[in-house]
Amino acid sequence: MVHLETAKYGKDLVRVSRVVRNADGTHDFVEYMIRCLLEGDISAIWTHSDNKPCVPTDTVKNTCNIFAKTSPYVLQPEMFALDLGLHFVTRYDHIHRCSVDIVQLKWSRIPVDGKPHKHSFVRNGDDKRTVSVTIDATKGKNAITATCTAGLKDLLVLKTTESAFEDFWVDEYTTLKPVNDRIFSTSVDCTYDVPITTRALNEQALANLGIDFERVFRSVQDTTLRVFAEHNSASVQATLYIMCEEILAKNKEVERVKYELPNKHYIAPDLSFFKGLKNTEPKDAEVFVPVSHPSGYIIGTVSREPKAKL
Ligand SMILES: O=c1[nH]c(=O)c2[nH]c(=O)[nH]c2[nH]1
Repeated sequence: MVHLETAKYGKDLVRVSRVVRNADGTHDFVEYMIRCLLEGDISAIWTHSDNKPCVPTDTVKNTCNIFAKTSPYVLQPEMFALDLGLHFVTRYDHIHRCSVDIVQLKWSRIPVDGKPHKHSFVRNGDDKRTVSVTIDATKGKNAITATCTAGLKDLLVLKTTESAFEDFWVDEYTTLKPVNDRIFSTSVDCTYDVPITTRALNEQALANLGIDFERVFRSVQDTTLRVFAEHNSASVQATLYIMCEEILAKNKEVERVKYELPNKHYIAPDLSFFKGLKNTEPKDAEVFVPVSHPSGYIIGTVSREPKAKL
């Protein structure tokens, strides 16, 4: 005997953008890539060739476009994802869980004479804002809960000093020399959990959520960049931990922070074969070869202490 362990489907890479025309003549613009997956009483689609419970993935895509037109939250990716997910578990009796992942591409207003333009935008970075929500109605349509993990990814940063790596484990396999000054470059991938405490999510509860996702996102972005720039780094691991500590200290809405940080190595080549040029000691190193692979890969998740039970 066999059984179907996982049954989940939907649309991936739904690309949608939205213009909002404001009364003051300014426009807002967002561009999203959406993955929207459904679960529920749908196993017969797999096991019995029965498509009756199958809301087509084409319908899922249409719904993403319709919500981009109609959702009051369209400019706010966390709320938009929650709104879209809530729709699927309430519109269809047999759909009990929906997960929505959004990647927001970066469009910023073009500064003209120092002022942000009303309706012109520039892709000023490969970094993306990310959102993953699940809406869970498995305990009933009057007991809908949600989880929300937000984040940023592909934020490429580099600093040319105030990074060291010394005093590490040395044995017969070691060739690395300790350095008190090196280039530190990484592509930041950060996710953070924002608990949604309501146990009966519906449109009204969503409207009353009162979580300032924008402020939290800006704080995570600013903290990441500021700690990277200002922390005198003993290792990628130590810098990662300080970023998490600061985010948790500044944002009571956040319960857990995770970073995945590749250590993108820049190696100072030996140039002494040419007229004795010095380039290998940290104090002389000015020319570096960026190494595409391998990279270090450092992961850390930091959460708050569990509340003491009274
Ligand atoms: O910041 C670092 N952490 C490491 O664990 C490590 N390992 C290594 O070779 N270089 C580095 N740098």
